[in-house]
Amino acid sequence: MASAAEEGREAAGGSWEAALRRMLPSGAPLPDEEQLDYSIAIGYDFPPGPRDALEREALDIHGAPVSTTAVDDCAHALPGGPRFNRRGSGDPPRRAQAERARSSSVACVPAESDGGAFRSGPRTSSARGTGSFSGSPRRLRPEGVTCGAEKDPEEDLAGGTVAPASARERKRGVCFRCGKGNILKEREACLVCDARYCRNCVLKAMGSMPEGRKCVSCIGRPIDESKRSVLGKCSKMLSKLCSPLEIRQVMKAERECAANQLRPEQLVVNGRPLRQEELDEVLGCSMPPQKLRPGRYWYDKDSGLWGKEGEKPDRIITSKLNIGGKLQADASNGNTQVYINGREITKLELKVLKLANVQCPRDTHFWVYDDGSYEEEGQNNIRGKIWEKASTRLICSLFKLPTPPENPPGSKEDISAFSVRSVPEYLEQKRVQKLLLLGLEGSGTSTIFKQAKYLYENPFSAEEMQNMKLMIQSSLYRYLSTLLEARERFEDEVLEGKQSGSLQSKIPTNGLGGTGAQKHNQCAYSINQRLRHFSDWLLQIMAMGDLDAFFPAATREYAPVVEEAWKHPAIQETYKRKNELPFLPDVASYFLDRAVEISSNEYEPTQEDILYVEGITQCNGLAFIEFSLDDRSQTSQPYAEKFDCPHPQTKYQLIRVNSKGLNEGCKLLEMFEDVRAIIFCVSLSDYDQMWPRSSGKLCNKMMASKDLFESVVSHPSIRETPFVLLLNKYDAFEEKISRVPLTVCEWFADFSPVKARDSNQSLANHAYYYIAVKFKDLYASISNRKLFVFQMKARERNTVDEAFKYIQEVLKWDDVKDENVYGILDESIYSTEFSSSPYLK
Ligand SMILES: Nc1nc2c(ncn2[C@@H]2O[C@H](COP(=O)(O)OP(=O)(O)OP(=O)(O)O)[C@@H](O)[C@H]2O)c(=O)[nH]1
Ligand SMILES: [Mg+2]
Repeated sequence: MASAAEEGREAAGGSWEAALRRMLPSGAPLPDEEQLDYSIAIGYDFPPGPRDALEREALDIHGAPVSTTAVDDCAHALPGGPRFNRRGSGDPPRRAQAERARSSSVACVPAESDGGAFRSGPRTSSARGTGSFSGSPRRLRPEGVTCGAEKDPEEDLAGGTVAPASARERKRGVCFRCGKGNILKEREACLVCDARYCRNCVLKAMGSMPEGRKCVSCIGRPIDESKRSVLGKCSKMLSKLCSPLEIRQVMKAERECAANQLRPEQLVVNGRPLRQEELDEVLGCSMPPQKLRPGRYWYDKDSGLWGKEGEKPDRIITSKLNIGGKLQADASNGNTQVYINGREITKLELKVLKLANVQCPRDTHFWVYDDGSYEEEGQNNIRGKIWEKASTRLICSLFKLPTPPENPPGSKEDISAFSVRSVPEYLEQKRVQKLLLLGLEGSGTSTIFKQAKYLYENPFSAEEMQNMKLMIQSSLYRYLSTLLEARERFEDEVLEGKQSGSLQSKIPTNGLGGTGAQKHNQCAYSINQRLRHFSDWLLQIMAMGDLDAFFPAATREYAPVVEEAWKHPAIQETYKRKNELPFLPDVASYFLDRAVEISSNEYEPTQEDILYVEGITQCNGLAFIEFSLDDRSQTSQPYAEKFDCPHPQTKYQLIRVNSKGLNEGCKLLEMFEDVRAIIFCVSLSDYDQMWPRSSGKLCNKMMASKDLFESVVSHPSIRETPFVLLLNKYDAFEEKISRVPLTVCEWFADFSPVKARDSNQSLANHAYYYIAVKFKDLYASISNRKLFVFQMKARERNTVDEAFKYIQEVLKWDDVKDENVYGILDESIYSTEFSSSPYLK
């Protein structure tokens, strides 16, 4: 930000305050300096000359690294180079930045110009200055299907977002990320390393907080025990930055995620550290010790008495737990020579026993049971119940000694026992099987996710529907801007061609089509002045990455212009070349055809619209849902019968990772070591599509999918994890294969359609098996596990349901794989399909 702001200052020839003031409504206060993380507004008001120069400097045409910090931040994160390739001297950096941001629903938000999934207030002020077409600066925080569970993985992976260790030694009041200090301002501290962040930095440093308030680099690490008491207690600062829903989710995660729980070795009971299963037992019992902290404890399993080592009893917990070592006589450091279950009791206990009229001379050894009944050792004669009388209970409470609950959980009187009490959440989590859903952009992961939501979870809430509506409405503008940008480029190509072809006639052109030579500067891609203005304005907005700030406020207003532009012959001509536009999805026309309807306030997305729109949320990072497959639809019945489905309680957590979260050598996968299966999605119909690599160079999209597949498969964190490949978009593939030969993709150069005719297979089917085997071979060259392949059409809900049932079976067989039933699964699933394939190995 600093560099951009400085450039802005220079270019504008004035101070940032002056520049900012011009953009804010009169009388509006300037945001405080800490919040000046926003370079955009300053940049936008540049006079044309200097800005162009600046932009030219900042970005090369092919997406080479740019000098502007904000753009840099984003550049490493996205597979595509700048998508608005302006002619000649270079791209405007902001436009490139916006283009990166918009690829697949704005997953990339430059770290320095925005807060990723969480955006804060001052940004709206930047939107106010955006020129004549500006709509209301309504800033809508993208909230998604699993609000708070989603995150922008870019920032997590950026590495630079977390301060180095040395920075953490800075004094109190100093933000560990930006280094700005203000003792009076609230800071949010990492529960692990205590790094403190100001309100501008906290969300950048902590991402979407899957384990609560921890720096991204501290995720997975145990918390600082001194902070255990604040677990799940939200700070004022956070409550101002996040929505209530997000807060609830973050705090829940903070309290309940496995990493924040006590570790067994932190609890020493009767002189021995616990084992994991013992900790599970103690936490999962009907009366666990509340607010358990790390430490040394004693436990009397006969009476259920529990206390800190060397101290009087503290509470009564469930008896007969098999935890820790043997109760020692000196466990509570008593010196009374009166013993309960082998432990020498403390003076206080003795006093209470006496007040309760229990005869206990020296050297008495009692057996006390969990209901309070007691007898002397060896006498086999119950002499009474210690805590029976109300007076005894009162005395105990006066002396802060525990008494058993009158209706202990599990007793007949306690009707709520067990039925209501849930197993601690983190134990529950162990029963949740995580499924990681990945794939290259556009492969269909969002569609699968949304289908799963329809199938197994609750359909979208009103809030989520509203978000979908916004996504669809702003998509209109993204699609149109892609077309307008391409139109400009195509027009230039044609006019430049004309110009070089008629150099002798010396026709003057300026490439912008606005001079006296206008009539010579017309071609099939030319538009009128009015649309040109609109186009410039829209592309500018896109370049600023401010789409969300303008829409949907502006949606209704400009719907007719969008429609006019879309129907314009120049745009239609451009659309004919959609194969050359890697970022124009197939669904563009589906939505643009209905621009006016979609832009209206009354518009309500249909289920089809929701499935067709790209992405899940506007931020479109990480998202998850939980479901179990017991409430199966009819389609899954055959599977259930065939494979005897596992216990209906098995829960699945489907985690969808945006492909951009997988950059930098798939680092994000390290966070998912405990996933039960990797579900990798490939779009079959991508074989003729182009895709920009991180270098900006275009390549075949299937090759890009292959590369991503290879890097995921080779990742050490998931070496032992079952891998399911979903070959998606079979419908589009079927339609395309007769028009476009599979061999256009270099990986499939040896595909022979002749074999399809020989084997009486449809060409599509034949090609499908060929591709499946290609992936299987590739997988086999990296891993010694088996690749499970499933063909699907994610837009058809039943195929998604079947895919999940298939995955369920894969997991089930994986559990018993040593019994060598893999082969059975393989046969049962593949046999009908693969046996007829000439490529079956
Ligand atoms: N024809 C066809 N289109 C599909 C199918 N599955 C998904 N699509 C469409 O493909 C487009 C991209 O799908 P998404 O689900 O958004 O893809 P993604 O993997 O989430 O990609 P990003 O969100 O861009 O990373 C959407 O318009 C979907 O409607 C399919 O089986 N057939
Ligand atoms: Mg998508």
